[in-house]
Amino acid sequence: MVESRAFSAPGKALLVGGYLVLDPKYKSYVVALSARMHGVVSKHESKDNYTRVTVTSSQFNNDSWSYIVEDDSGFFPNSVDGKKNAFIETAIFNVFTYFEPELSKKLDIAIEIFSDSGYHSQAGSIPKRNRFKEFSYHSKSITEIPKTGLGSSAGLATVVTAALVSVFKPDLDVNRNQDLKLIHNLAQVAHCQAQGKVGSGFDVAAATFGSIMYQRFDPKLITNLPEHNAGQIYGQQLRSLVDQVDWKMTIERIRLPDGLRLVMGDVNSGSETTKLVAKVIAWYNANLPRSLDVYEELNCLNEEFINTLGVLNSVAAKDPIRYAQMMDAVNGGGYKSIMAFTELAKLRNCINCIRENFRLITKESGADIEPSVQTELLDACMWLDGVLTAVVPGAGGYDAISLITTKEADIKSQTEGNSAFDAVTWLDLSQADIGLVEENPTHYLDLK
Ligand SMILES: Nc1ncnc2c1ncn2[C@@H]1O[C@H](COP(=O)(O)OP(=O)(O)OP(=O)(O)O)[C@@H](O)[C@H]1O
Ligand SMILES: C[C@@](O)(CCOP(=O)(O)O)CC(=O)O
Repeated sequence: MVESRAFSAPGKALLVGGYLVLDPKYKSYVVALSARMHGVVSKHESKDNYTRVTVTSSQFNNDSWSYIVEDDSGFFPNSVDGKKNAFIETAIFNVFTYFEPELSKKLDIAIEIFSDSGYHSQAGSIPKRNRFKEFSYHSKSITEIPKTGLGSSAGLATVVTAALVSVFKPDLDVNRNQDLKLIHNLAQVAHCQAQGKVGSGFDVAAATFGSIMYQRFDPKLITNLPEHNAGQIYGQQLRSLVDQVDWKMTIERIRLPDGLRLVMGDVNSGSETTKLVAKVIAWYNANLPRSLDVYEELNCLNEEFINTLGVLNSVAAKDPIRYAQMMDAVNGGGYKSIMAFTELAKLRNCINCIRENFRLITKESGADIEPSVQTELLDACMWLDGVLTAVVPGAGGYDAISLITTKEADIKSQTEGNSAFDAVTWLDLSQADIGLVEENPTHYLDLK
């Protein structure tokens, strides 16, 4: 009998802390989304004389990556047909190397990937569903379908890691913190290596732990690992890093206050995060100490924003009448009545000043973090009933916008037919604070 298990992990929106979060001293606020990446894993004894891992992504023109993995070649995944996916390869390499499984009995491991529709542009796709799930099917490969920037590669690295860990550690329980930490650490190493070591890791942390206040680990923890071909020493250092080293990162579970929700708009043109990051770092280094002052000011604003959301959470719990009045003000009370509530005024002021600083960095660095078309769009959003704040999430640019709105706000109907919002497709997703979960593998069968 084939044993199957399934796992899913959420996408993310980085609401505050973009760029600063690359430095371990700064905090960020990351909301996990209802759009999830899924992996269904099964293993059987292989009839061949080797162990093979095959990952399929049937939604994307039946994409598939198949690797032979052997201990005598240092667990380095060898593509069967030359087709490669860096995120899958580094996940396989690190999980096998961590467990060093004794492969005298050869295994055939199959992982099926499914991604919820929010991750990619839906143009030309067709839905397939069963009683439990629905996924969009595309006629092109994954690399040819435009992404929306919700962190598909982090979701992929996290579910492939969880799937493989479950093969070598059958008692894996994602409700146990220790097991989540194991998956997080391995996925973080894999994602960082595949991605070219540029990210802060907030996306992998959110894929594993859900909505979080995140402060990163020292990037050297991963970059100081030896080369993959270093033999035994890589495995020893990886195991020490994953199991023993204190990563000194902060992962504090958070959630948006009751009555508020996240609305994401896809802006259809897309930006390359790595290029933006390179320009901002160049600007930062060339403008010290003034750039440090800008970062410190941004950090104060970010922290005030995060703290004020915490305050709103307690107002919602302790003073529901006042909280309901606040939500009414956002829902249509107009500017003055919103600003009459100090907490709401603080949140809005923080976001305005954060945006102002990012416009300054945009102008001086040439990195289009909040280019003027996005400024116009965000400003237009602020006039809609039910909108508390509007930002470009993450690295900013032309990827997306994120609004915090009331639960009642109907953004779609307010913006329909209004040319100011022509570039935006409102994504059918919301915040969903939960991180990696185990799913029922039968829920992915017979999609039609
Ligand atoms: N469903 C999937 N199946 C297989 N591979 C996938 C899938 N989704 C994403 N990937 C891999 O992740 C890559 C995209 O990762 P990338 O980091 O560029 O985007 P992202 O993580 O979605 O967005 P961002 O980094 O802007 O948040 C794809 O080229 C592919 O290699
Ligand atoms: C610019 C940066 O701080 C955020 C990038 O966010 P996103 O991938 O654009 O959602 C980089 C990072 O933290 O990895």
